[in-house]
Amino acid sequence: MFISLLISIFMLPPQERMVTQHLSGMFDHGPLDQGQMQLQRTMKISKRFFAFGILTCIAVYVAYVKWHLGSKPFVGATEGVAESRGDKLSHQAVSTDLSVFYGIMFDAGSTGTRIHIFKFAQQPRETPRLTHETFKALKPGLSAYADDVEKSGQGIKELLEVAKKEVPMELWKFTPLVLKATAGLRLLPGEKAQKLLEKVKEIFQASPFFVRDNCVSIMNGTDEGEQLYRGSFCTPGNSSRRSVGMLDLGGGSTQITFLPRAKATLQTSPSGHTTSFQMFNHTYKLYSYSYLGLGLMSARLAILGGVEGKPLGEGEELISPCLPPGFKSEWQHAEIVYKIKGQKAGEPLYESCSNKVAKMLYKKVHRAGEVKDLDFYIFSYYYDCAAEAGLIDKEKGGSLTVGDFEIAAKYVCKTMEISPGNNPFLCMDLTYITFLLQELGFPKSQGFKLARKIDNVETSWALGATFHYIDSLNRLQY
Ligand SMILES: O=c1[nH]cnc2c1ncn2[C@@H]1O[C@H](COP(=O)(O)OP(=O)(O)O)[C@@H](O)[C@H]1O
Ligand SMILES: [Ca+2]
Repeated sequence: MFISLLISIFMLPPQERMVTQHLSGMFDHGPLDQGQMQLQRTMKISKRFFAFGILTCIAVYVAYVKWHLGSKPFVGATEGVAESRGDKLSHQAVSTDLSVFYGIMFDAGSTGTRIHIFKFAQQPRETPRLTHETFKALKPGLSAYADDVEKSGQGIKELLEVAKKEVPMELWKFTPLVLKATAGLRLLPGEKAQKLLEKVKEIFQASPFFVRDNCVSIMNGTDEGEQLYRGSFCTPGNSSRRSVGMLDLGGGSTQITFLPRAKATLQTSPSGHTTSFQMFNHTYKLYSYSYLGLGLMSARLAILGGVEGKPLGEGEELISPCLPPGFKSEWQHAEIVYKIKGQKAGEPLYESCSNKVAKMLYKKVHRAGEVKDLDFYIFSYYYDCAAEAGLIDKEKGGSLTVGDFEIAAKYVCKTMEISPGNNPFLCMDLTYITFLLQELGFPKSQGFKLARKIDNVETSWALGATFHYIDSLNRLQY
């Protein structure tokens, strides 16, 4: 553009070019004749045009140099969007609004669908900072609508309304909208999961936000761990709080992700369970293992003796030593209702329950030796169960050891021998967590940090995934 402006200056008619070259000497003549007056008028126009041309050249040159020599900014989704649409108007709006942009991530989890609306601010040539998050969750999860796809749209639309209120209208069309599904959809037959995703895509495409072809997908488990980890770098004040490991216990799957210190960990880890990502000019090589079917709700079903997606036969019921003796009820999981029952009184609950749990977990988990030497944050149902058992504050979180979970499990199970209490699953859940952590390689003395929010941001893979998505739009542009 700069060059074409220079060319256009030199393409001026010879008379005008000459006028521009001799401008300074032409103002102190006496009275003028007709021809001279005509020439002066022409000169005045050309003078203005020349000044305008010079100013434009300088402005364009400065912009050109800045663009090429300055470090490439992390382009807000907005700029990437404008470029990919070739929309000049959008681009203008973006270049003035580059410092604030939004990203919307739907987490279609097995037990619920959640919207995360992230607001980022970016100083020129700096990495964007997360400045605010709006979060809303709905139950049940998307997978619950596998046989009634039309109904699945209602919740998605409701959550989109939250996004419309939160994101300024002029930024809607620059704000990427993405949904990633986890274990609930992974556990569904492929065709049913696909229909649900298509329905969501249809709704997204009709929304005013920016949607690309890959806006809805099922995330694989290793990715889930990686994005959770990546998110820990993106929270406000991130640099001082880079965690070493993270454990996420969802409803359908559970993840362990950490940054190994020992080379042997990556060398001996099963294939497909290591991943690496780039952040702030550094490559992080992670161990990330996701276990489908070992999320808390799926584990309950397996401990009870049921099979995912398979209803019980007429008159059948699931009897478990992990439920209060004499307890009888119905339990719904993944849209199937199971009849469940506790055993007869007399057996010590914790001992018989732990035998069942140990059998269920037998040889299902890969033990990474190094984990006992690292610091871990633990989330999701680890947090919910600890709070329910009174081990941590429901709002503030806290710190716990594997041994604390075991003591709580023994206590709750013992109490249940006498009275079922408010949550008939608590003995089972705490026993499961106690065993799962040990199967993963943690000794009873291992301490964990439990946090639901860090700096007012939900601890979830959604933040890392949004960052990653926006970054990929940025890469597309360059
Ligand atoms: O954004 C979040 N913030 C805090 N907890 C969350 C968030 N998303 C999910 N959870 C927790 O995850 C658990 C449910 O897992 P989910 O439904 O995501 O299953 P999945 O990960 O196996 O698909 C619950 O304990 C829920 O509180
Ligand atoms: Ca989850």
